[in-house]
Amino acid sequence: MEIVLHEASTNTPCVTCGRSDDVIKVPVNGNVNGDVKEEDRIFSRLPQKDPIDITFENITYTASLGFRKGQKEILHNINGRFPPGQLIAIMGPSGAGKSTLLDVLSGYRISGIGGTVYTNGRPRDLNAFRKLSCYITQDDRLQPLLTVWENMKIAADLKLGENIPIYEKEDIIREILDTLGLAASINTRAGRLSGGQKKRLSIALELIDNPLVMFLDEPTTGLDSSSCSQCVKLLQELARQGRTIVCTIHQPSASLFQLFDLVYVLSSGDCLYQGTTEKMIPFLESVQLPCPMYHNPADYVIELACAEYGEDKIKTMVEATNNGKNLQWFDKPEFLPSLRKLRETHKSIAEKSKGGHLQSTSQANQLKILLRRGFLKSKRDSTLTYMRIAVNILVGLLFGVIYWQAGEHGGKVLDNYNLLFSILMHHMMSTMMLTILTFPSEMSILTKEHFNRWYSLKMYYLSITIVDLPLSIFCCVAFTAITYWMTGQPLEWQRIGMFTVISLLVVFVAQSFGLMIGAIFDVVNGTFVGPVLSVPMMMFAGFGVTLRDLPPHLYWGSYISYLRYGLEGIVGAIYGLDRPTIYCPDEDYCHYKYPEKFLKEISMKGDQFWNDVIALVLILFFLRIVAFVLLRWKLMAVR
Ligand SMILES: Nc1ncnc2c1ncn2[C@@H]1O[C@H](COP(=O)(O)OP(=O)(O)OP(=O)(O)O)[C@@H](O)[C@H]1O
Repeated sequence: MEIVLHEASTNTPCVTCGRSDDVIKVPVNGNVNGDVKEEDRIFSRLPQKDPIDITFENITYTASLGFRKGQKEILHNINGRFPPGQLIAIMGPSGAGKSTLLDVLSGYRISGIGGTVYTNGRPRDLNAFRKLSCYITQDDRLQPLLTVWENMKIAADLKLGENIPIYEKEDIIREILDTLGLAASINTRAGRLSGGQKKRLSIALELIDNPLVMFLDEPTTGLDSSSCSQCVKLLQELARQGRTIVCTIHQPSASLFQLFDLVYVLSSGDCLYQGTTEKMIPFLESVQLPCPMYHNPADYVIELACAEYGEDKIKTMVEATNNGKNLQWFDKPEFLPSLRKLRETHKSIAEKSKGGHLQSTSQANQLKILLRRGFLKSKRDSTLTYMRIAVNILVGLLFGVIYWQAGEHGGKVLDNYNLLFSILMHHMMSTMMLTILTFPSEMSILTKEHFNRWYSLKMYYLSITIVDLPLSIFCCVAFTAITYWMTGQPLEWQRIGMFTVISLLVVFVAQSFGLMIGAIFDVVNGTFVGPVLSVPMMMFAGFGVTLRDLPPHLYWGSYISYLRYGLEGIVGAIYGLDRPTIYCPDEDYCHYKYPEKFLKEISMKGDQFWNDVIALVLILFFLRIVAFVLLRWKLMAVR
């Protein structure tokens, strides 16, 4: 795809390429001071025009290798300067520490860090900085079932707040999509976009609130050379508007390399070079390591960083750059303002990003938007929705056929008891496993969106709880209606109500249990841990071993098993409430004709319904709170 320059309708020079749906129109009329012309609409919406200069001194990052395994220092006292209006590439071989440095500078990593990061000459105020910056991860964490427009609309509603009218938000979205060449893909689901389009959508989503600093982890990975240069050209032009744009990059081609303004080369956590792309060759010559003729300087510096020409060369370069302190290879280094000068000339970023909350919109509005997105996703994920309904109906019918009219037959009381336990198993496994299998896939999107301040974790958690309610209730009620009627349980409203309430509570508790496991484990570990932890719950439910026969020192287990309360509750609903003698057709001896006798034998009482409800509700709240705390911990632990 050829990249050409042409005039946009606003007489703004634009960089575009051939294919109509892949056109990137980039206004290039801003300047490095962040002064933006009014006709340049997206960028004229910048809430603050004061650009951000990032300086870092003596940065170390030490990762813990695990219990009693010691620690590993990954970044070693590195220094650097990322001025505004520049497109900066952090380069280096694999494992050099590029992503780690990006994580440290963006504030994504907060533990194990030494040294100081300055923004406009002042030590970085992390919360204020997060409000002015964004982080675009290497993998495109988009909502695959939502279209480009829907993804953008949700992001705009969350990031621009309630005060901006809808038409204005839509204008902003259209303008960004147009600028990024995504206008023709507005109705395409994000999951069906090409790699380059996904990358552009990731950038578009974060551009909505016009961040002054953008961190991108390997934005060109997985793109063909044409998409790579389109993407980098776009970033270059965004930088020209006064933003500070920092990205990690593996090994750029010579043409891609020259699109960057500044390069920061890392090798095993040390800085080998910092300066403009043009001055890298003179720098290499100054340290007696001239770049061979016709060699891509980017390739050569990576070869040097990989110690292909000897370890001593790395040492020489680290010394020459003073581990990033040396700024002589910048363009006009004598004009680079000192930290003190920056402090004097710029407002503190904490002052600029006013307001106490990290998010731009109220919690109630966040919830409303997240619910809208959640219901839309459920509607789009029709396979899963129909499968859940179908499974509940089919299993209900299967139970109905196997235990046909067992509930009203005095000779089949034990069979009916087996049925009641099987119903609980169905509720537990179908909801718990579904949550364990689906929730971890949301984690990566949650991590990105939460870090980029789209919403608070509380509102996200509340929304996923509410979104699943209607379908869970429908499936449970449909299943209950089928099995209850087909298996001949007593058709009394009170018993039906009790049975349904206990079934629903078991479904909700199992879902919370799944959420708790899904919050800390990945799919593989979760699918192992979930069922394994459920086995003791079954043992303590009083089904295989009656509660009376449980060893006294293990009796506590029955108090924490939600299945015990579930079983007691539904057994009480069917055989409690002084149920009269059960009809025994064509049998001489009918052992469980008297429901009370049966209840006594399984050492359960038929009048514990409310106690069981209270116990299940308490367990439900407990598990929901634990799942939330674990989720919060997980989000912080990765940082
Ligand atoms: N939490 C951690 N625990 C242990 N080692 C870590 C941790 N995080 C990073 N490392 C190590 O630090 C080094 C730098 O990792 P980083 O991901 O920053 O490299 P990179 O330059 O981005 O590599 P790549 O280009 O392959 O992504 C690697 O050797 C990695 O194994």
